[in-house]
Amino acid sequence: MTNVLAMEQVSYKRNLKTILQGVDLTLATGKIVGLLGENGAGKTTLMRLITGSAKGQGSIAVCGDTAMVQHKRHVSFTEQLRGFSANTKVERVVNFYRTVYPDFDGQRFEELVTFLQIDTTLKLSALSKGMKEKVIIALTLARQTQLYLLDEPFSGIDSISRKKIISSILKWKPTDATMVISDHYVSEIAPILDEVVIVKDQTIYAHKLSDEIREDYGIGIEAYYESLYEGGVSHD
Ligand SMILES: Nc1ncnc2c1ncn2[C@@H]1O[C@H](COP(=O)(O)OP(=O)(O)OP(=O)(O)O)[C@@H](O)[C@H]1O
Repeated sequence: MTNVLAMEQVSYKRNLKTILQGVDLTLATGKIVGLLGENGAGKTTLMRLITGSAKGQGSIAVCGDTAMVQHKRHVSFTEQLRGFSANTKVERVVNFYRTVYPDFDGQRFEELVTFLQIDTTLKLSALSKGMKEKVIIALTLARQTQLYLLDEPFSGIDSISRKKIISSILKWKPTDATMVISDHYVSEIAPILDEVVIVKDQTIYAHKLSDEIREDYGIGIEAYYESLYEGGVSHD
């Protein structure tokens, strides 16, 4: 199978307000994709639609599977741990992941714990914002899936750790898997991106290969992204 994701004419409304409409998005296997857009553009909503947490109109196939109930099985998403009480220790959250997700790789998680310097004996309430994000990244990447959705994974993480994680993300991504990363630090993630998807005007406004942007426009991804808001570069 070459496509890990196929969305056709997907739309989503909330309280009669259109959040996304006419979304067509196909992602091939083995890619790192940057999901960019302003605050409130709909990036998180798009990810929630893919995992099946949000229910919209249209068709979404993940690994060829259109049954929404199966999507969480194929997709590893940076869940925000809201379902756990503040008193829960990280190690208990890990046990929960082990139980719920048969694809959770305990050894890989231990490697990530060492890499990210996580103390799993701490309670969630004792974690700083950045440490909590690191736990979420470790839990998400410890699963062995075809599609990873990282929703602003680096918010709250210091710049040194951020650079360290970004530069080694390929090491954690299974070769055939595709990883979608939404982030506002465009310049930092740009070097690892194969493709860029831009959410604007309630839809997928542009979907380009990184090389295409560099070759066709002669500018970097960040400059291209900013130009869409300044009207400097026309898109297809
Ligand atoms: N629980 C909710 N109730 C009502 N509207 C919501 C809710 N969650 C999101 N929205 C609306 O959906 C739209 C898209 O929000 P979403 O969180 O997907 O954007 P985003 O691109 O991820 O933004 P950010 O970069 O700020 O995280 C926004 O207009 C937002 O106000």
